[in-house]
Amino acid sequence: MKRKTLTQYLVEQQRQADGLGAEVRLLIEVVARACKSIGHAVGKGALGGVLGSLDSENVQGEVQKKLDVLSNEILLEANEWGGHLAAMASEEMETIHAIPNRYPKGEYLLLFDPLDGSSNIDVNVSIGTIFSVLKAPTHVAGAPVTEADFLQEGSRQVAAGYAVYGPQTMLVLTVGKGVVGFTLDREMGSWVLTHENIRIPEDTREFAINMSNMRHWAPPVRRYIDECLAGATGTRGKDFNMRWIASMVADVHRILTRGGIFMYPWDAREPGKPGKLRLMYEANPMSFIVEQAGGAAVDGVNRILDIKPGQLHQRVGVVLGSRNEVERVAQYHREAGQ
Ligand SMILES: O=P(O)(O)OC[C@H]1O[C@](O)(COP(=O)(O)O)[C@@H](O)[C@@H]1O
Ligand SMILES: [Mg+2]
Ligand SMILES: [Mg+2]
Repeated sequence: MKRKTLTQYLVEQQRQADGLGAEVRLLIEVVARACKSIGHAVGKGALGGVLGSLDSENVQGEVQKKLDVLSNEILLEANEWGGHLAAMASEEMETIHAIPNRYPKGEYLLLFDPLDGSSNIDVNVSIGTIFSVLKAPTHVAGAPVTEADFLQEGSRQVAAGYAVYGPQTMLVLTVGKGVVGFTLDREMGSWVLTHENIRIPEDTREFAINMSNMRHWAPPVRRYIDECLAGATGTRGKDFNMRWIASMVADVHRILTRGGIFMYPWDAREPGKPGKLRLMYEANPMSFIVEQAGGAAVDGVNRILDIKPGQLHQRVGVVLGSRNEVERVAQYHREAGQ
């Protein structure tokens, strides 16, 4: 059976009655090409001199790895000249990156976490790239794009996706009509559609959370995990398994593949921050993908895609995955009045 490539899939989406715009199609192809380059650099590891840290910190005060910066540069360079974007924003840049005047400009905004799971780079564990596409709301030819133009609810994303650099390199994508997955054919250099209509089972027996933070959790999170740990002898009446890769991309990819719940909730280590993960280029794209696959995503109580961002690098609590489990966690928060 001859499988479709990413290009063929996107052209088909464009040809549908309420189809994908040509600009969005082309910019997704550019992002996918950039992910191929990042995947190539990841694969070279120590041979390519890409492991290890730099002396610099990003806007969040995190030490930058060489691959964080390289991946950011690859995405910026690939997307600057294509003519589909008005501006970009990234985990690794303090403010937005407007398309330079020497290039034609488009009507879309691209946000990315160029390299997700940075702590896993040097230990050769799966890492990834996450991206989100928004329409520039006030874009008028020639008018400068501002950071405020990016501050849109996740429900307004026109596309979102991630690449996971693991045993296989994969690209998982939604343009708002379900979720599909492509595997990189490394010999041919093309993204091949291997996972059509990805669906997350509604129930699960597997949870993902960093258990070392247990003493800092809020009571509803503690209650949920305690019940999972009690297993068949507790109120849940079934045993649960646990996984924590510490790359959101890889943890979410597992959930899209076989179900599960992923949690990075608020905790008392930094009580003033709503969570560790970033809303606009981690939680929003992942929530869009998860919802499109039949799952759910909340910050504890509220749907993540309904949150009106106040800042580009805003953080958020994240609970996503199998619908019935996410609903249970939200219920425990509601019962606790949180
Ligand atoms: O080390 P921790 O606290 O468990 O955090 C793991 C989380 O941090 C992250 O790595 C943050 O992403 P970055 O590597 O892009 O900063 C998530 O991918 C992951 O879920
Ligand atoms: Mg990340
Ligand atoms: Mg990152």
